[in-house]
Amino acid sequence: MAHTSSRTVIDVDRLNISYGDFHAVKDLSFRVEQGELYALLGTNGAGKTSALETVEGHRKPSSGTVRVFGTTPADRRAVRARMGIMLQESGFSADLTVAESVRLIGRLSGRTDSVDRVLGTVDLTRKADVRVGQLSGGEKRRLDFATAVYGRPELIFLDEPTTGLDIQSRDALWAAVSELRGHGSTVVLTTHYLEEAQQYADRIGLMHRGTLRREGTVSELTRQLPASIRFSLSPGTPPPPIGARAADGTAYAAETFRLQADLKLLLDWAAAHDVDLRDLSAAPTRLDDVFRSIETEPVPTPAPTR
Ligand SMILES: Nc1ncnc2c1ncn2[C@@H]1O[C@H](COP(=O)(O)OP(=O)(O)OP(=O)(O)O)[C@@H](O)[C@H]1O
Repeated sequence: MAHTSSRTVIDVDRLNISYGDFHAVKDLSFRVEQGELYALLGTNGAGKTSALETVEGHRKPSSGTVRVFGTTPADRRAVRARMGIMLQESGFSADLTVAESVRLIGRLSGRTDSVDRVLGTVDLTRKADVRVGQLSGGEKRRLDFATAVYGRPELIFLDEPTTGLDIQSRDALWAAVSELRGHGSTVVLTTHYLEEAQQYADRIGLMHRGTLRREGTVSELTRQLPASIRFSLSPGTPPPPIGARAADGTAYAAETFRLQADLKLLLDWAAAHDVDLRDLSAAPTRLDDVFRSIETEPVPTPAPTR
């Protein structure tokens, strides 16, 4: 295995996971360092949940190694108290109250905390004595989060944490994540809300069909693709210095790796010729664009290694 630093919390090395004949995760390698927020993103069925279940100690690798805090996550006693897990679907008993659920899961985790404090972070204090079966979908999701962060664990897994949450609840959840990171917690996130990953993740791994296709910071990932400039011109305007005209009209589009320089060229040209650039927009590359680009590329060979 490659050398890991003392700050490495998760080290996944050439992980393979198969279900019968189906190879769901192929030679997956990544590391998460202490204090990072790492987002493992990907298309449906890419293998994120399978990989994370292995890192969480719930599933055995078919081959390859997974180390968490320098040990195997299968050793539940060594790692359980140090990690909090918010699964995609909760397994709470509908008959327990909210406070009882937090207390029970908290006790099982081996950590200590105040139930009131934890419920307060997700605005569930008023629901403390309500049975879980009577909660709304968004409230259940917030209870999932509350139990995962009980006792401020060193490592927190958030699997689609904001699905079904309204905007206030999302903001509250991300504020709570930020507070936890202030205490040094490491966070692993999966989500299909790419703008959340773009905003909160330090590094992102992008999976598609079992393999890790990209890894880096948002800017490392997005600068590999061009940004776009769009505008419209009145009929009869002379041809602009950048951009191709749509076949059917007056709209123009340009793709560029030099957004600022090309925008200046266009604006200077418009000023010099007294041209009105209608509907002008300049959009930087977004994570969505990177996502779309991996869906259309061929499967890489050989599989990525360190
Ligand atoms: N228990 C299982 N038996 C057989 N195939 C499975 C099993 N669990 C997952 N798979 C398959 O493995 C692949 C990866 O599934 P996984 O749930 O890890 O993907 P994912 O990236 O989390 O997807 P999503 O974004 O849709 O939640 C999928 O094709 C899925 O159908």
